[in-house]
Amino acid sequence: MLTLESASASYQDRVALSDISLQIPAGQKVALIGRSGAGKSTLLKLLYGQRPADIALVPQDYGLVSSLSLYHNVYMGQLGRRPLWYNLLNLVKPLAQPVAEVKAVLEQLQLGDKLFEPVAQLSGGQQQRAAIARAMMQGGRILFADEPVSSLDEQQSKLVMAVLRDHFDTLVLAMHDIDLALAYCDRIIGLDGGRITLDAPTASLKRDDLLEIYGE
Ligand SMILES: Nc1ncnc2c1ncn2[C@@H]1O[C@H](COP(=O)(O)OP(=O)(O)OP(=O)(O)O)[C@@H](O)[C@H]1O
Repeated sequence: MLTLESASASYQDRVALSDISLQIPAGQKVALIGRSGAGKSTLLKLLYGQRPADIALVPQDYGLVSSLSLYHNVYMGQLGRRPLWYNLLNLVKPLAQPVAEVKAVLEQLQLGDKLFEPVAQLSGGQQQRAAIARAMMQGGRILFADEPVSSLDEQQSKLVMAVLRDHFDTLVLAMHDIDLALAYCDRIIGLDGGRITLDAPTASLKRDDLLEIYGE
């Protein structure tokens, strides 16, 4: 469903990815692992560029509008599914139906009590979950996320990974945490120096081997 064939990527004259051939079928939960600078974000962007209309994306910097409320930021996930007049009305006076929908998503992420707080007043971990909630509101079945739990503690990381696994059919996640990748994904792709150095089902992998090669 998502395919790359001998793909490469560069920034100016710096090669970030070389000779990447990859197929990701629908329904798979994939973790991209590798040390900082290995090429995870670049690979995520390359794959995302193939089907941006079908993929919900959580970028590393979240892409939130800090002056707007949590509600409005999360609602933005469904802007494209509503008519302009509805979006404008809802901006001025939040409407009952989308408020209930946004609240239900936020409650899954333990953020229901922050509904109308400005994003600028949320902690880093709360903002990260806000970006995830916005992606969940998009309504698609595919999520790409760049370090989706990097600002969360262990308990919340597990909660969010479980929510993502249930909510989306297909996941492609750039991850630093090898234990979470092993626990919640069914395929691990390892990157080193812009090349794929590992591509295997999670069940066939040993934690200690991964930590030695890809751990920070
Ligand atoms: N905007 C950019 N301009 C120039 N070089 C870049 C840019 N973004 C990334 N690179 C380079 O491309 C390579 C791969 O970067 P990338 O961000 O994909 O790695 P990563 O594995 O996601 O790292 P991290 O875990 O730190 O986010 C690195 O050598 C990086 O320095």
